[in-house]
Amino acid sequence: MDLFSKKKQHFKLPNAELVYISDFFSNTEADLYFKTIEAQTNWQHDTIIVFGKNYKQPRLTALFGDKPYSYSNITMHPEPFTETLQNIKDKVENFSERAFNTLLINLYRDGNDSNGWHADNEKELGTNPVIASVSFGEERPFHFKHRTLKEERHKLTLEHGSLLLMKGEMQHHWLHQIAKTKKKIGPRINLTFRKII
Ligand SMILES: O=C(O)CCC(=O)C(=O)O
Ligand SMILES: [Fe+2]
Repeated sequence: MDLFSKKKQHFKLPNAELVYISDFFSNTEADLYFKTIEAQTNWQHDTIIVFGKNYKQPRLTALFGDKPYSYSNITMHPEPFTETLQNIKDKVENFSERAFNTLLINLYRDGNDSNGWHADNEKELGTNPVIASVSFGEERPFHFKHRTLKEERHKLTLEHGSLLLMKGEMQHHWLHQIAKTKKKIGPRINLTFRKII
């Protein structure tokens, strides 16, 4: 069963705090944002190095802001925020009462695309970063598990137009993933707003 079922939920877990708003954007807004971002983004398909071997990332990505961002042995170079992305950022910042300067976008083309277990714990995000994650398009389950408390494993379905805030010590004590699925599903766009210090 999903951990969250109402429109707005605030969850305090051991070493993590999550806020989930299922209808942060209306369906009409979310449809328009999906189409606009899908069409206007200069999608990259990066090669990452894992244990000395080269792999194509199992999704497409793009970076916006004014600072490069490095993870999994790659450095991404940003483009300036478009008007559409700036509008989304403004609304997310207003709600979360946080300022973000970097946006990483993921395009999961179908069920074969994924994002393996990881934490957003790069040094340049600082201690206990707040990460704001907006989803458009196909719903995908977001799995998260505590690094040492083995019974702490949860799933949250990230809906079209939703906002998820990851807060507290989450990036230090928990891992998260978007798993592959054999289901025939459509594309999903995920926006993660971060603050690079
Ligand atoms: O697609 C998602 O919901 C998660 C994305 C993510 O974890 C990341 O880009 O670091
Ligand atoms: Fe992440």
